[in-house]
Amino acid sequence: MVVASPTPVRHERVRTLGVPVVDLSQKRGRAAELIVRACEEFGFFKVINHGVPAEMVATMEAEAATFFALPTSEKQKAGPPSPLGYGSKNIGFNGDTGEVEYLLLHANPVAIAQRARAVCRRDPARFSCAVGEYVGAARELACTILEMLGEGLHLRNTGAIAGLVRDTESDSLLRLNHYPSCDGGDDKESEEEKENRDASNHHGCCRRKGSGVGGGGGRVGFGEHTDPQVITLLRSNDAPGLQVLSPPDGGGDGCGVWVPVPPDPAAFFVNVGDVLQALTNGRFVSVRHRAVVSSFKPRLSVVYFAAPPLHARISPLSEMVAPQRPCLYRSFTWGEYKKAMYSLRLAHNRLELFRQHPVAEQGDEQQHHLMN
Ligand SMILES: C=C1C[C@]23C[C@@]1(O)CC[C@H]2[C@@]12CC[C@H](O)[C@@](C)(C(=O)O1)[C@H]2[C@@H]3C(=O)O
Ligand SMILES: O=C(O)CCC(=O)C(=O)O
Ligand SMILES: [Fe+2]
Repeated sequence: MVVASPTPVRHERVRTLGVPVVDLSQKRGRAAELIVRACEEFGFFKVINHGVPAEMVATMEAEAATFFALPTSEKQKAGPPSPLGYGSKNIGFNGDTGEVEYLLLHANPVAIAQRARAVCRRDPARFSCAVGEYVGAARELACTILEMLGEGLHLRNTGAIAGLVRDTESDSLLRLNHYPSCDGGDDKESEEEKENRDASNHHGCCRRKGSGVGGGGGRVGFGEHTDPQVITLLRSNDAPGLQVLSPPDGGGDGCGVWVPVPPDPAAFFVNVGDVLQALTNGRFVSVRHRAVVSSFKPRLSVVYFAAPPLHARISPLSEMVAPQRPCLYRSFTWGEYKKAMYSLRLAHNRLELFRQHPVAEQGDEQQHHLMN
């Protein structure tokens, strides 16, 4: 495993944490081991030599850039987000905000073709084609990684997790995010915006080291959260902004440190999602992450969320449960989980609601956030 050094968070003690890098062109068994280790230790890694053609990626990014360059009135024709569609600054239905505009699409080809008519009125077929091809390649890459995970975990059915995502009824999504640059112009922050920013920053744990958003006067683009699905494949242009919360020293209940992830347009960043944490009975961690707007360059990210079908039942895999590792989560369908997630703020640790025996302190803290 290659370990890339992240840019240090200024004014703080910096941990010697690097983003694990997995080269998919190496021997499959070795890559599978590295993926398992990265999912256990960080819930996050980057893949290189992934096989997704650069041209396909460039075409997808060009479509995203063309869309975000449209006049606001045109973009709004693809919204409001319900939750799918175009949105700006408001994230979800529970008051989260950020310096981001986005387009959220269902990954199913029929849904893409329908939405394309509102997104790209000049040439919907071109948009559908670019998104359809990209989604197909992202799904294949997600399934390859999940199959390797199945092998690395020595599951009886090594394809069990990948099967959830490969299913034609899978509820996977594609999200295009555009974070305008933070150019110190006349875009003054209102008191209300400041309050929302502070609320997003302080969610979760105690006031963490680095809970200001990176020491560079950055603003929240997309507040801290975990991704609810199985895994996420994120690709961006070369503007920084993504940060992951590293596990506290020695694990345990301490607070982690926000680690900036240097952008790498040629790579895919992979996150463990809540569903994968549940399937592995907590062996893999659904990583908390966020995006900050701190650069002079607009950030454009294209994010594929690999999800199960709505009716799929999720419970810890039998191989992940043992007398010394009792079952942590009760069984739920993806549809039930989604319903709960849409009723909660972005930063909420929603998987806790599905714990067999909720931890009292964490439950109290969540309650506190719900009330604020
Ligand atoms: C505030 C919210 C936005 C979100 C749904 C939620 O209620 C909580 C989870 C959020 C999230 C985070 C990862 C993805 O960007 C997303 C599409 C998802 O599946 O869960 C968003 C949801 C959203 O923006 O609709
Ligand atoms: O744009 C990014 O870097 C992060 C986006 C993200 O976390 C999300 O869309 O869920
Ligand atoms: Fe995310």
